Amino acid sequence: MTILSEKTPSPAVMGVINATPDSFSDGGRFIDPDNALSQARAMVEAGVDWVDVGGESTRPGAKPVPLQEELDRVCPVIEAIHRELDVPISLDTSAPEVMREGARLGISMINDVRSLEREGAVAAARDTGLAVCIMHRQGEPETMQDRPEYSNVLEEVLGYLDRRAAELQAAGIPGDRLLYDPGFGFGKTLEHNLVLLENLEAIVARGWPVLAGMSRKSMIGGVTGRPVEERMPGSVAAATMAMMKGAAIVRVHDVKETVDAARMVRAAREQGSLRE
Ligand SMILES: Cn1c(SCC(=O)Nc2ccccc2)nc2c(=O)[nH]c(N)nc21
Repeated sequence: MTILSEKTPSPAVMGVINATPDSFSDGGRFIDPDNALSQARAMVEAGVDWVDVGGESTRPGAKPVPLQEELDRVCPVIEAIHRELDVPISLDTSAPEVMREGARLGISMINDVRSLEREGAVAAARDTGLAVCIMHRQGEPETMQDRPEYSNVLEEVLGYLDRRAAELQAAGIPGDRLLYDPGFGFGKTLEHNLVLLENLEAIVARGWPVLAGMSRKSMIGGVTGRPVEERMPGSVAAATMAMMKGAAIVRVHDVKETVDAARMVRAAREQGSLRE
């Protein structure tokens, strides 16, 4: 996995860039790329290792975004960040055309919460030569949180990721381009999410770099009782747990705080390894 080893430390911090219009802005068609660029600049100044740009909200109940609208949202943002900042960009999309355009514009990773299941996505990902994060989810954003059920959530998540990784390698995507992601909050109850967090080492043990995204999600709220705007401490704690358990990347909103946590984890790990 060259992109992970060459350009970014492990564990690395990935900052979420909102290229989906907030409901208060211009009625939802376009994003102000300057706003996204200034978000990204602040994150780079705070020490972020990746930025994750997405044009389609994948929250529970979210409706699909037309292709042209997704392109109109993410392309100007990717262009601006790639031109102005020296930070690897991951593109949060399930659309093959958006993957191809993103690769042309300089992204370094495809972050597809649907694990390349859309028609043409495997070919697009393969042709771009980029790293690909595959993620477990149960159901679709519209309904996935209605009644998530598993006989054994850890085994089922691992089974899905292992099968998908094998399928993608058989389709010509080299294994060293893949990342595993358990998909916190994507068709899971609070209990399911906590089992996956507590047992993250078992996912890390599969050998692929693991990406964990728990920042501000309902699992943090479920444990702490905090509303979404007060979930930074819980999110940093969850990211720190994931990093200590071997996650290679944590996807977060609170970059400055999580960068400090990552630095603590890296420092102790380096010092500890000196003693051996
Ligand atoms: C794009 N994307 C998302 S969006 C959901 C989200 O952040 N909700 C949310 C954000 C803020 C507050 C409450 C919920 N989550 C993941 C993830 O866990 N892994 C990977 N790889 N990509 C991801």
